[in-house]
Amino acid sequence: MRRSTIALLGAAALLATVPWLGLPPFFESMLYLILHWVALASSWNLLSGYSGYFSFGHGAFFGIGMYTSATLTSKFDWPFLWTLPAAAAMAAGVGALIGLAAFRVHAVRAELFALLTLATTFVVATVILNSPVDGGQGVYLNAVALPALGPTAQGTFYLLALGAAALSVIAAAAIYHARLGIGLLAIHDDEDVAEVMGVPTFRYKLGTFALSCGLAGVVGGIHALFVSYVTAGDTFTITMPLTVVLMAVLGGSRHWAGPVVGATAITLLLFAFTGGEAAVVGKGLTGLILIVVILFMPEGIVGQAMKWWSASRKKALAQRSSPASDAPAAMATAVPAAAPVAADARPVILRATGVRKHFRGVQALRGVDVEIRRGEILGLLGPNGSGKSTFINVVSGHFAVTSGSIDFAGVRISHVPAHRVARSGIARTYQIPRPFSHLTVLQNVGLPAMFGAAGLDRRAAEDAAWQWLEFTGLKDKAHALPDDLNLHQRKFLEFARALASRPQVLMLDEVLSGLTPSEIDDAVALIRRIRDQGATIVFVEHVMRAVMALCDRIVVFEQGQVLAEGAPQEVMQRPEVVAAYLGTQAEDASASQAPLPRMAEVAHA
Ligand SMILES: Nc1ncnc2c1ncn2[C@@H]1O[C@H](COP(=O)(O)OP(=O)(O)OP(=O)(O)O)[C@@H](O)[C@H]1O
Repeated sequence: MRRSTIALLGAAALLATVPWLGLPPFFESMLYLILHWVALASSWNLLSGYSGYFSFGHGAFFGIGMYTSATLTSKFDWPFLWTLPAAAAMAAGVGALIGLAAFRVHAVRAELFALLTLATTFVVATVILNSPVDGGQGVYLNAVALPALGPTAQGTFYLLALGAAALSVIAAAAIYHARLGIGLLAIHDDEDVAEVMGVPTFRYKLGTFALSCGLAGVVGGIHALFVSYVTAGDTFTITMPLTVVLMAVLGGSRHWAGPVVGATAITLLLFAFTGGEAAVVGKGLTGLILIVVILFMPEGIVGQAMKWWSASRKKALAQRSSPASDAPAAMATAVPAAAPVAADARPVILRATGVRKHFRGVQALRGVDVEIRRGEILGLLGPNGSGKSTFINVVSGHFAVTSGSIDFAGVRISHVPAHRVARSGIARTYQIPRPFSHLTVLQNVGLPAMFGAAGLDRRAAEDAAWQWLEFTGLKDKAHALPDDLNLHQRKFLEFARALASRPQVLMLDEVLSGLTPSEIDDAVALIRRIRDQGATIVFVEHVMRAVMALCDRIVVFEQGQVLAEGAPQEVMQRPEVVAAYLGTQAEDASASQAPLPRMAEVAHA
C-alpha cells in the first residue's frame, strides 16, 4: 500500500474519534459540511480535474443518489446503510450510460461534454419530478431510522460524511499515483497523442466517470437523510456543480489534494460569514479569492505550492545520475539486433495492402501497397501532400483506414484502436512535436514506457525514461516542462518518447524539419545509433542528404499512390521520380525564386 494511502487512512481514523470529543453540535455540523464538499469535489475531480472533461452534471448524479436512498428507505423500508451501495450503483450506471455515448464521439470534448452533462441534470430532474419517484411532492425521510454509528445524530452524520470523503480522497490519491492517473493527465493535455502512445482513453474515461458518479451518488444518499426532505427543485440546481468546480479549481484540479484544500477553504469561508449581510460578504469574498487565484495561480493553491517546491528541488534532482549510464546497451535489450542481411532478404514485419484513406472529398491514400522489412530503414518520400503523413497516421491507428488492410507481425491492425497498435509494438513521432505540455520531460518519456510495448510499471518506466533521456541528450532537462525546450530538444523529446515504448517499428515523421545543419547531423547520428541496434525505422523526410545517408530502401509517394520503390540511388534516378520531384520543386522555386537543387547532387548526397 502506498504511503499516501496509509497516511490518509490514519488521518481518517483519527478524525473518526471527533464525535466522542464532546464538541458542540455546531462544530459537528460544520465538519459534516466540510467533509460533504470534500467528498463531492474530490469525486468530481477524478475525471474532470485529471482528464479535463469538465462535468457540470455532478448535481444529477448526486441527485440520483439522494432519490435512490430516499425512495428505498421511505417507500421500501430498506435499512439506510444498505441504500448507499444502491445509490452508488444507480449513479454510476447512469454515468456509465452517458459516458458510453459521449466518449465514443470524437467531437464531444471540452465545452461540448460540459454542456452534455449540464443537459443531463435537466433531463434527470424532469424525469424524477414527473414520475412517482417524486411526483412533485418531494420525499420525506423523517420516519427513517438513523444508524447508531456515533454517540449523537450529528456525530453519525459526521461519520457518514467522513466515510464518503475518505473513500473519495483515497480513490483520488490512488488513481493519481497509478498508471490510470498519468493516463488521465495525458488525456487532459492531448488525448489523441495519449491514445497513440498506448493509453486506453475510452476505457479510462468511462471507468473514471462511472466511479466519479458513483461516489457522488453515495454523498447524495447520505445528504438525503441529513436534509430529511428531498425535492427536485433543491437538488438539481446549477449552484451545486458550479460550487464543486470552483472548489477543485481553487485548490488545484491536477492534484488529488487540490479539491480537499479548495473545498475546506470555501466551506470555512462561507461558514465564517453566515446570515444576513454577512453571507453576502462571504460570497463576495469567495468570488474575489477565486478571481485572484485564477489570475495569479492558474494551477490552484496546491498546484502553485508544488511548483515552488519542485523549483527548489530542481537543482538537486538535475544532478541525479541515471540508473544505467550505458544507454546504448539498454537499446540493445530494447530492440534485438538484426543480422547484416540484404534489405530485400529481410522478412516482412508490416504489410499495407490496398490502403485507402479519404477525408470527405480528399483522397489522401489511393490504394497503397507497402512492405516494411524487419531491421531496415525505409524512407517514405514524395512531394508535399502526397500522403506520407497520412500513411503514418493510418498505420499508427491515429486514423482508421477507409479500406484496405494493414498487417503487423502477422496480426491485422487496420481496425484496431490506436492504443492497442502502440501496445503491439509500433511507435511514431509527430512532424510538429506534440508533447504533453503539463507533464515534465521525464514524465513525457515515462508515459510511453508504461503504456507502449514495454508495458513497465510506473517506477520501472521512470528508470527507463532516464535511460532514454540520456540516450537522446536530454537528461539535464528531465524536470523541465516541454515549453522550456527549443525545437531541437522538442524533436529529440519526440525521439525519446517513441524509443521509450520499445517499439518493433519506429515511424519518424519529418524529425529533421526546422533543424539547423548541425542539429540535423546530431539527429542523423542518433538515428544511426538506433538503426545500429537493429530497429525497423520508417523515415518520412525531405532532407535528401539524410535520406540518402540512412535509408536501405525508399518508397516514393505521389498523389496518394506509390510511384516507385527500391534502393535510394536507383529510385532517385528514375525519370518519373525526377519528374515528380522537379515538378513540385520547380513550382516552389518559381514561386520563391530559389535555385533548384540538381538531381545528381541529391542522388549522390
Ligand atoms: N485530417 C485531414 N483532413 C483533411 N484532409 C487531410 C487531413 N490530413 C491530410 N489531409 C490531406 O491529405 C493529403 C495528404 O496529406 P499528407 O499530410 O499525408 O501529405 P504529406 O505527404 O505528408 O505532406 P507533407 O510532406 O507536406 O507533410 C493532403 O491533400 C492533405 O491536405
